[in-house]
Amino acid sequence: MSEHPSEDPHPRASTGPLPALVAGTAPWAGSPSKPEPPNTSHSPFAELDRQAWARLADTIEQPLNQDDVDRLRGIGEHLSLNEVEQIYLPLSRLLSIYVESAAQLRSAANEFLGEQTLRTPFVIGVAGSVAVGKSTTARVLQEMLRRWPSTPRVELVTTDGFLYPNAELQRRGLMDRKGFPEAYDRRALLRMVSEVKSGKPEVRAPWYSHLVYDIVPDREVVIRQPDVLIVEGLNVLQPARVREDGTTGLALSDFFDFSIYVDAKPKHIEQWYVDRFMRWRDGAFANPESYFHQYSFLDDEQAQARATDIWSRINGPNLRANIAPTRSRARLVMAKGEDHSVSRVLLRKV
Ligand SMILES: Nc1ncnc2c1ncn2[C@@H]1O[C@H](COP(=O)(O)OP(=O)(O)OP(=O)(O)O)[C@@H](O)[C@H]1O
Ligand SMILES: CC(C)(CO)[C@@H](O)C(=O)NCCC(=O)O
Repeated sequence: MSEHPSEDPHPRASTGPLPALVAGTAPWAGSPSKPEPPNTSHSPFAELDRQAWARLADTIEQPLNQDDVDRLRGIGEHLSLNEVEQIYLPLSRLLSIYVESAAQLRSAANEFLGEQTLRTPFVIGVAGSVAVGKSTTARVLQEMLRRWPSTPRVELVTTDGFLYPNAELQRRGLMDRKGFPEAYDRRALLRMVSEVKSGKPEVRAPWYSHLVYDIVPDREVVIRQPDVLIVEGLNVLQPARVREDGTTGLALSDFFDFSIYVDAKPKHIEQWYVDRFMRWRDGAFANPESYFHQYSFLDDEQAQARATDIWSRINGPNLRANIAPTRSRARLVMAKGEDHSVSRVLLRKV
């Protein structure tokens, strides 16, 4: 079975062109008659609190119709539509500005060089811990970006598909290291993103099932020259590996045009992991095909203990050692509070 994400089943709402956000008139920039003092902070990030960020939504026409709203509800029953409007709508507009400016840059460079290089996909990396909400963020962004005139075709791939199959992880003694950098076929992942970014007409990626807890051999994702590719995964901002001779190769992020780190306090993320595990125990684990079918028989206390144990042996240490250290490599950081609502957005100045 193969997925055909390039066939867009969700036509865009006909909202017409949307107003651009003009630098200097953004809601956080202060009124023209009383300019804000220049920000003299030497942090590489400009920080916007939720209020300032959410006010940006007022400058953008609401592009969602009822069908869109229903589809977004399907992405996450816990996702609030207020969050979609106040946080993800401005984010999608900011991203569409980056896409448009990349196209302008390419055409100016083409003119200068007398070349006619073709447009290649704009690649966005979405990083963060297990259970922080990367897939939810990536799927909402996919739905929103599809509505901008410059990016009707948006495809999504997760790095889960590049985990080695369980048989190989067992052979390497890595079954308890799922999600750690060494559990992935990093070369294949790099090749996939490099091929998409280079404009290859059709690129295939393997598919991982959370239910079966393994790569599914007869299923794949097919990527056909989208306008935007979103690459979501724990490890997408990891720096390049240093080879034995001391040289470094390419990192996945070398192919990114933009990157987002979804951030939250580790104790909150752990709670979300446990909550999700409890929901899966009551739902997906009941399926006999589920790798964790035996967990569907655990009582509340046992299930809590099991989830906490997995977190403290695998996902927590991976967050500390490999994922959190990549946060400052992101172009934009979304910091979430205990209820998943975004409390701050940090955007790289340089
Ligand atoms: N914005 C949000 N509002 C409310 N709940 C959310 C939001 N984002 C994620 N969640 C919930 O948090 C949990 C983790 O989210 P999600 O599956 O998107 O995380 P993830 O980072 O992709 O995890 P993994 O790496 O394990 O695939 C889910 O139960 C999801 O419903
Ligand atoms: C597949 C990953 C690595 C990332 O989505 C994660 O969901 C996972 O399975 N971590 C290993 C420990 C666990 O079962 O949660």
